[in-house]
Amino acid sequence: MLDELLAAWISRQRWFGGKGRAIDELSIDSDVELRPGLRHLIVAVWQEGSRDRYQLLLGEREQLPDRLTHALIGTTPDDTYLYDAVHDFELTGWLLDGMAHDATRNGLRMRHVPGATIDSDQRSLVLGAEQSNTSLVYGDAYICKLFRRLIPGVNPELELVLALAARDAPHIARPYGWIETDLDGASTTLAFMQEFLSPANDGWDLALASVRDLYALPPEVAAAEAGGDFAAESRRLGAATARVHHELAAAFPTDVVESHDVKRMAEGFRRRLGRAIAEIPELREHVGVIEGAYHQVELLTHHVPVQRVHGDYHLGQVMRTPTDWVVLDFEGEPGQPLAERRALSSPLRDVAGMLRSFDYAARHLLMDHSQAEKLEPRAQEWADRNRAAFMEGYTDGGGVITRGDAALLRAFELSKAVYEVVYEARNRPSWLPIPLAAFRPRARL
Ligand SMILES: Nc1ncnc2c1ncn2[C@@H]1O[C@H](COP(=O)(O)OP(=O)(O)O)[C@@H](O)[C@H]1O
Ligand SMILES: O=P(O)(O)O[C@H]1O[C@H](CO)[C@@H](O[C@H]2O[C@H](CO)[C@@H](O)[C@H](O)[C@H]2O)[C@H](O)[C@H]1O
Repeated sequence: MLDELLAAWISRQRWFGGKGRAIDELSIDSDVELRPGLRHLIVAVWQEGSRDRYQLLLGEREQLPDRLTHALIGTTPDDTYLYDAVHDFELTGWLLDGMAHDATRNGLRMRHVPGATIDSDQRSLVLGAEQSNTSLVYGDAYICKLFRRLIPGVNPELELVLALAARDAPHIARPYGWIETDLDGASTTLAFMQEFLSPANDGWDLALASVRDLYALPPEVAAAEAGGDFAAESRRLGAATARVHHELAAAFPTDVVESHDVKRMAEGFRRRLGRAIAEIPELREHVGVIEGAYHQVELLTHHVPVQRVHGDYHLGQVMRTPTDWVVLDFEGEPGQPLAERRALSSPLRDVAGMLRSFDYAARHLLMDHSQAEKLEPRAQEWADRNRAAFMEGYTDGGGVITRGDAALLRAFELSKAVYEVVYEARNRPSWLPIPLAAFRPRARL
């Protein structure tokens, strides 16, 4: 009964990674009471023979106040309301208190970062823009991300941000606490709480405002003269990115892929392409362009430095505060195996992710635009200008990109676009034209 209710509800959640495929079975792996009226569940969702696990906070009430009706999951035969407890500030305060006091409850360990003081009086709200996870904003002090899909092991975001904070690295949001449990014998991160940046603006929103401004101007006004020009910010973001890469390289082991092993990088790109084509056969028509770029990687004759990287770097992962850019969400690409997300990689992978994001921002507003064809050159102009500024900022900030890196950068970009095609097909099919545009043959940096 509960399993059926949860299966119907979970399939509609923005953070559910298995959208587009029927749920064959949902089983409850763990169900513990955290306090009266608040249960923590780990459920296993079976789809086409594969299993994913998710965590839920289940609230129980005899009466459901109006403010919680949108969070209703269902009712039990004895008329108890079951609802998504992340929306109930009367319950979520308990998590804050648990972290402040390093509490352990039924296998859930709540911890605070040594030296950080947590004010447990803050009231939570669920962040509007729910993405792959659910974030609770406590007052204007903290943001606590609840990792919805669970993968046994320490989440790279906790691992990287704690290490960067221990070095007093700039461009990160201060960590406050986390919640963990054991899953398959491994200590597994359930939630991570950081400083809530305020005032601050999302890089994606700022970039879109700039693109919108450009589209509204007569064609004779060049992007460089537009009031909303974003290039100075892109340059600053490039420099911040280089600094974060520098700090990551200092905090974690680094390595080099010797020239005779660079072929293996191309194999990695191809494996990813193969998996994507199996899911999205339309990608087949772009294989020529993609393969051409991957082949160039096989011809490389220099070694490639590798280190820990962000892994899913885009404009929605960076925020502009009054002083500088801050990088968020170091957990890598949601849905990829943990080992892959923790693997050392070339920092060009992050550079490529952000370059793709400039294309996304430029093209997003064209999707339903009546003047789309006319504005296409404007989109290209904006993307080219900001991509170049970001690259300049990156190298000025100490990031290393040589002429010989062009082939690898292009391969990383196309590989990211392949990932994005799968992501959009699963989550936002109307956005598919954006990553697909990346496969049009053209000269790039
Ligand atoms: N420390 C923070 N301060 C303020 N806002 C934040 C902070 N962290 C995340 N956000 C907001 O939450 C959004 C989603 O955060 P993110 O970490 O990217 O979550 P997800 O993994 O679900 O994508 C960001 O785009 C930003 O608007
Ligand atoms: O932020 P998440 O960790 O949830 O990342 C996933 O979702 C992103 C979208 O929200 C997706 O990013 C793609 O869309 C962005 C605009 O919404 C754009 O800035 C990115 O360049 C583009 O890749 C990301 O790929 C996915 O992993």
